[in-house]
Amino acid sequence: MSERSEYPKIGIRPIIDGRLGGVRESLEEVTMNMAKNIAALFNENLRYPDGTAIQCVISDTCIGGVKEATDCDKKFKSQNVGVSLSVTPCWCYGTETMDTDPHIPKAIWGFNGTERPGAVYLAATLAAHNQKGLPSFGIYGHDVQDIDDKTITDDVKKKLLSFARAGMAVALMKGKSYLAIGGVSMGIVGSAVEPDFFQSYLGMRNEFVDSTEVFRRIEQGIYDKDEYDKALKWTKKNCKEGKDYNEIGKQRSRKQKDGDWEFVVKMTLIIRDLMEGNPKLKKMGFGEESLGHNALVSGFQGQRQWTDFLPNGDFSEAILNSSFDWNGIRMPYIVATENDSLNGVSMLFNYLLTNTAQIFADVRTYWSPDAVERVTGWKPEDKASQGFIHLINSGSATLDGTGRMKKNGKPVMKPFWEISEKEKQECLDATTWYPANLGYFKGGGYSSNYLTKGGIPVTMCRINLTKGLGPIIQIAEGWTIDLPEKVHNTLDERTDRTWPTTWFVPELTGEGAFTDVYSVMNNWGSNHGAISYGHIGHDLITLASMLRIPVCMHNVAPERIFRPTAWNSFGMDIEGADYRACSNYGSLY
Ligand SMILES: C[C@H](O)[C@@H](O)[C@@H](O)C(=O)CO
Ligand SMILES: [Mn+2]
Repeated sequence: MSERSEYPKIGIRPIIDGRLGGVRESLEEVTMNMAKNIAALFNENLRYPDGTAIQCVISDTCIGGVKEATDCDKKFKSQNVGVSLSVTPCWCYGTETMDTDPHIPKAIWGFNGTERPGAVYLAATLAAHNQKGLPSFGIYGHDVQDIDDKTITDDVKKKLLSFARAGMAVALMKGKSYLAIGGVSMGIVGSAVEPDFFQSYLGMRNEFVDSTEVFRRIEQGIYDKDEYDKALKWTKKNCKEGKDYNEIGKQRSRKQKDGDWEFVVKMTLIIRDLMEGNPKLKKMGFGEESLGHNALVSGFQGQRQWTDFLPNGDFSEAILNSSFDWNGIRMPYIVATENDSLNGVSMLFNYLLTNTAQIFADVRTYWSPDAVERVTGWKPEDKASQGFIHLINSGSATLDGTGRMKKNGKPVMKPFWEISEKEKQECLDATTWYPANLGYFKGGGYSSNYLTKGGIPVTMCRINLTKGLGPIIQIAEGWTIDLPEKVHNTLDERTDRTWPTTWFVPELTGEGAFTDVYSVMNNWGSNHGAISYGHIGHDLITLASMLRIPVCMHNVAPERIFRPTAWNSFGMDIEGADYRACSNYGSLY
């Protein structure tokens, strides 16, 4: 991930009435203070993926006209500003002061104070943005404040932070790569990577590496040997091997299994190096390999060909997606299994909005209450009473997903900088590494298995591509649940008992795709979903609107939805308006 100095910043533009001789002078301090207060708010509440505080750049002067606006634009460009927020307590001149950069997310906060008409500037300049095809978010506080009131009220704060989180996600993706290692896995269309989607909608690059590169580096020792020794030792100590459920006559020998551990640890180092490079490789004489592929997210083919003769990628995918490894607690790497790039991007959206590690899962089975009772004799109750969905996939489910981290006594997933050594260890101890199912993974290897604790608020999302329409996103907020142990075992052993399971119940609205749990499953647009900690559907909707990706399914209450004001131009049915607006503006890049 970028060094702190490379991270994009949030630019703050204090806008002022340019009339000297009294008006402007009386407003200089209060206007610049608004900008400084917001910079402090962002600095205190928002973090980059590496855990450092979000950086803001404020215009050198208040902006009263086009000269100061363009001076500010030059400063922002020189400081890698990727998000722009204009603020004002007063009337100013919209088209002379507005931010006209078409590629960075923008918002305007018009202070709701009547001494000077900040709200009038807000409306006038939003009209300019709409008329000029530069959609912008509008922030207007509910209750009138006095002009010297520095308080950023809760309603304004919520919108400012949601805008900044989503805007920063857009900025962090720009120019980074999706690295595909291998090709299409088992005919999964998400792993037939579509470069135009990445380029036009996300401003990202696509890097393609044949999986033989991983094999070459293993064979030729192109990895940090000291780190490998440390990693293998750590793995043997912390990654307990489980029972071999393969047929007795087909099981791999102890020697082969030990060889598999060595192999998959090397794979992990190499996949990480392929993503972000490793200066140690340069010292070893591997200059090109030390550079990496500038990848913010990657996908490993995960099944077939490679796994038909070599140890599988599950260990690498699971450990890289977790917030810890032999080097300690650290930023997770977003790695999609089965090279499902659309699920990789879905994981990336979740990650950039929350800084928490992600669960990649098949949306595998809807269990109706009747089916559960027929199969197990148990009648689902409480949150499970309307049925539940089995989320399970080998590989890229973060070990953070075991639910062993706690906040206020409740199971959560956390940004890495909040995770304790004890929580890390409990996640590792809650995970069993079973010898891979040789029916699926003929080449051996290991699969992580755990059961996510119930009671965690989660959001599952998924990007799909529809021909003629383009990308769409679907979002389901909900909860993980616990099942009685016997019930879990019966249902889990019917399918892949050596893989990680999360039992999921979406929040229902009683309408459309959220009429009941069955409908959520029945309307899900792919075999995969990306599951994040927290109910973040509203931030995903804000992010999707910045990228002009329409939302085809969600269960977020209307009052939580925050999109550019231009969306209001497209009609009162806000979901249809979203489609019309996204189609009107087209992709961001
Ligand atoms: C059975 C296949 O090998 C599994 O991996 C399958 O459940 C998938 O994950 C397909 O997305
Ligand atoms: Mn899958």
